[in-house]
Formats: sequence, C-alpha cells, structure tokens
Amino acid sequence: MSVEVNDKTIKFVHRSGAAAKIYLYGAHVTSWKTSDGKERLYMSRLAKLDGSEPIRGGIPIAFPNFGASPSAEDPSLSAHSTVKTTHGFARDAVWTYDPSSTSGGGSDSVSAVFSLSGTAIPEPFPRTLSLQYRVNLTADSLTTSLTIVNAGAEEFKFKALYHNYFAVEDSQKVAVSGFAAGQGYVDNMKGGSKEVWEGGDVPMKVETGKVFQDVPAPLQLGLDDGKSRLTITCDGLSDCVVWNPQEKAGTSVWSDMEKGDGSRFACIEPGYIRDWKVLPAGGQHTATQHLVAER
Ligand SMILES: O=P(O)(O)OC[C@H]1O[C@@H](O)[C@H](O)[C@@H](O)[C@@H]1O
Repeated sequence: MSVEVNDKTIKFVHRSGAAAKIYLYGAHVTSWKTSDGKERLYMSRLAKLDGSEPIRGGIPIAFPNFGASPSAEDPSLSAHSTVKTTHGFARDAVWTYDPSSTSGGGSDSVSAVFSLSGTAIPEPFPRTLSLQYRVNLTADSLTTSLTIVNAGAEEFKFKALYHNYFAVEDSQKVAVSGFAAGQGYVDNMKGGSKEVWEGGDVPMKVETGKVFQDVPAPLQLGLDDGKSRLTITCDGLSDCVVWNPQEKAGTSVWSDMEKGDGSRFACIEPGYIRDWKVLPAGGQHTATQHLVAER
C-alpha cells in the first residue's frame, strides 16, 4: 500500500494495484481504478480542478441540499437557502485530511478519513455541525461513508446524496437494476410528474432524470453496460437518482462536459433527498455506499 499526499490531493494505491484519488476540494473522489487497472469513474476533460467550481465527474457529495437551494420561507432552512450553487456546500468546501486516519498495510484495505468542521462549515450554518467522510479501497471495491454529526442544541435538517459518475463504454447500452415494479419515482423529463415504475432495468438511451423515492431497504443497485458490471449497496440512504443529460452534455447547460460525453457515463446517485432528514440535537447519521466491480 502507498499513500501520496500533496496540498490538493491524496492518492492511495492498494497492493493489488487498485487506486483511488481524492481532492480535498469537495472530498471528491476523482479516480477509482480496480485491480485490473480499469478506471471506474468518468471525469470530464473540461472539469475545473482549481476549486473555482464544483468538479464535473467522479463522486461529488451533495449536502445539505440537493438541487437548487430552498426558499427561506421555512425558518429551519434559512441557512440552506443561502447556498449559491446547486447541491449544497460540501462539494465546494475544502475538507481536512488527517494522515493518522489512514490505515492499511497488513489489512486487505486502505482507508482514510476527511472532515469538515469548525470554521470550514460556512456561515450561517451552525459550527456545531461536523462531517466525517471515510473512503475505503480494496482490490475491487470502494466504500464511501459520510457521517453527519449535530452537536448543537437544535435539530438540523439535511439532504445528502452521492452523485456518482460511473464510466461506461456506451450509455446507450446501460441497464440500471434495483427497482421493483410498483416503485414510485418522479420523472424530471415529464415536468416532475409522479410515476410508478413498471419493473425491469432502467435504460439511459435518451436524456434521463428519474428520482426513485423511498426504495425498500436495503437499497441495492446494479449497473451493467455489457462490458462491465458494478453493484452498489447502500445503508442510510433510501432514494436514488438515475441521470444522464445525453445530447445536452457539452451544450451551454453543461459546458464543463464535452459534446458526446453523455455516452461516456451513467449517473447513479443514492441519497436521502425526498424529504429533509431531521437530525435531532446531539444526533448523528451515517450514509454509506459500497461499490463492487464484478467485471
Ligand atoms: O450541474 P449539477 O449541479 O452538477 O447537477 C447535475 C444534475 O444532477 C442531477 O442529479 C439532477 O437530477 C439534475 O437536475 C442536475 O442537473
């Protein structure tokens, strides 16, 4: 095992040859290579990596908002309404890496912990809020685990999501499994209408934006593009967005992607987003995803 640390990134290499790279900006995993040398995450060649805007590709963390910021009408969300970018502040905050958190060597995995606390929590969010993010790498898996701690005297509301951009050979051939017939979802391609899934795999042949809500636990998903297969098993997350802009990638809407990039990735985004999760005073919540490459 080896760990390379510089002022912006941490790179782990597992003894099998598997590797992961994480930017402190956003605690953003930008590369995950399995032991066969295959890159499992898409990264846009136009992604800005200098902290000037959220990174396009990899595994962005959405927290404490998902989507546009809420209006401040609900006083309990007044801090959330101040976030200027979509998907909250976590993906464009600079996290701290504690070198003593890295473990590995004799074990079959390498892991490290990143945190966001104190003055790194942007005002007006309470500084009694803190986040811990553990990334664990084995030969053929990557596990990410986000723990949200509310040490304050008042409850805190949040949404959280892993906005995974998986690399695929051709998104036209992608099948996303894990949703049973009868499962409710919101179709953003139909103006946010509430729909009922008919069962079977979710395709991505055209622009897709489906938000599966309240999936019975355990949330277990599969991604197959005919050449590679991944499974995603989640804990503490019950919703999932399946998203691909297809031909809109590389237009003015997503100008940090190249034209044609819609065919290069599949976004499968497990989260807790259908409603605000209430974290009581003194409470904590852990949201975990376990990604396993099967071929
Ligand atoms: O451009 P962003 O903020 O990274 O968001 C990308 C997309 O993320 C998806 O999860 C949302 O469903 C889309 O509505 C959104 O456009």
